[in-house]
Amino acid sequence: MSRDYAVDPLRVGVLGAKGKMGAEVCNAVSRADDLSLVAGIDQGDRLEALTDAGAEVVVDFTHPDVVMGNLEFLVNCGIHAVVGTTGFTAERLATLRSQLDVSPGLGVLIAPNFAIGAVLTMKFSAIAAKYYESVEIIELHHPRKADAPSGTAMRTAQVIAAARAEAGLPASPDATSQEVDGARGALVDDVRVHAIRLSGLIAHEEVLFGADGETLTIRHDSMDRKSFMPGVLLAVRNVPSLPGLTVGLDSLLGL
Ligand SMILES: NC(=O)c1ccc[n+]([C@@H]2O[C@H](COP(=O)([O-])OP(=O)(O)OC[C@H]3O[C@@H](n4cnc5c(N)ncnc54)[C@H](O)[C@@H]3O)[C@@H](O)[C@H]2O)c1
Ligand SMILES: O=C(O)C1=N[C@H](C(=O)O)CCC1
Repeated sequence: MSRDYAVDPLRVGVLGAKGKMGAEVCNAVSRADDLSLVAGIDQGDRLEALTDAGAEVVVDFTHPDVVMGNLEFLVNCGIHAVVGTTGFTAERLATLRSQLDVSPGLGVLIAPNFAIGAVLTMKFSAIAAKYYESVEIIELHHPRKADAPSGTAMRTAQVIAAARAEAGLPASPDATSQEVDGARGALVDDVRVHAIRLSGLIAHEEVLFGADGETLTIRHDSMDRKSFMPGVLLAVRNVPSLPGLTVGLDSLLGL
């Protein structure tokens, strides 16, 4: 018999509950009839508060330095996880996959960005990539952000680079021979990424493509952290039936 979440809501915990994203997630979960916020913990709190509260899914919006330890705890305790925290290198993903290999039925979903427009920006960029000889990414965020480039820009660069490689495109043309350090941004998989940190911003990304006589700009703006909540809730509701590691929201959005 399948569970009726209207009668017996899914028990959700939040890690990083006092942070900008964590607080927003606590509000969103509390407002959803089919979800129950059973624990919200932050730095210095015991992780065991999550198991004590019977959390079935935990959402992590903490810091790249601590997220792997949090996930190890959750996987060992058999708790599904939805992760928005950035910093997931290929090595980290491999570590997580091997931890999940020995935890059948357990799901972890990691998304560099839960906003629908950001997911679509990555998708559209992957489609456009093979048609343009030049591409650069500009990501723009609030000045309290810990990491640069953003997780979203890193992922965008990776999907663009993969599409360019598949199409046999060489590196974007660039005659720069004299440069003040950093003026041309960071190279992520052969794609230049420029990071802006500016008061007044939340989270924004611009992908610029260029070819002879034309450019294409794909831009997404999150003007409020509420923009991430539908994606987070979608992931929370689905992760118990997604065993193993899922990266990105694409499959849940039918992309
Ligand atoms: N995937 C997305 O859609 C998305 C959207 C926004 C932010 N992010 C990412 O989420 C992360 C958090 O962003 P933020 O703006 O909310 O940061 P924030 O600094 O406002 O919040 C982080 C919170 O985590 C807490 N924390 C730190 N270590 C902890 C630990 N060991 N256990 C429990 N809590 C701990 C901090 O005290 C803080 O309250 C960043 O990596 C950011 O890039 C992702
Ligand atoms: O505010 C942040 O920090 C954000 N982090 C994610 C990233 O690094 O891509 C998503 C956007 C907001």
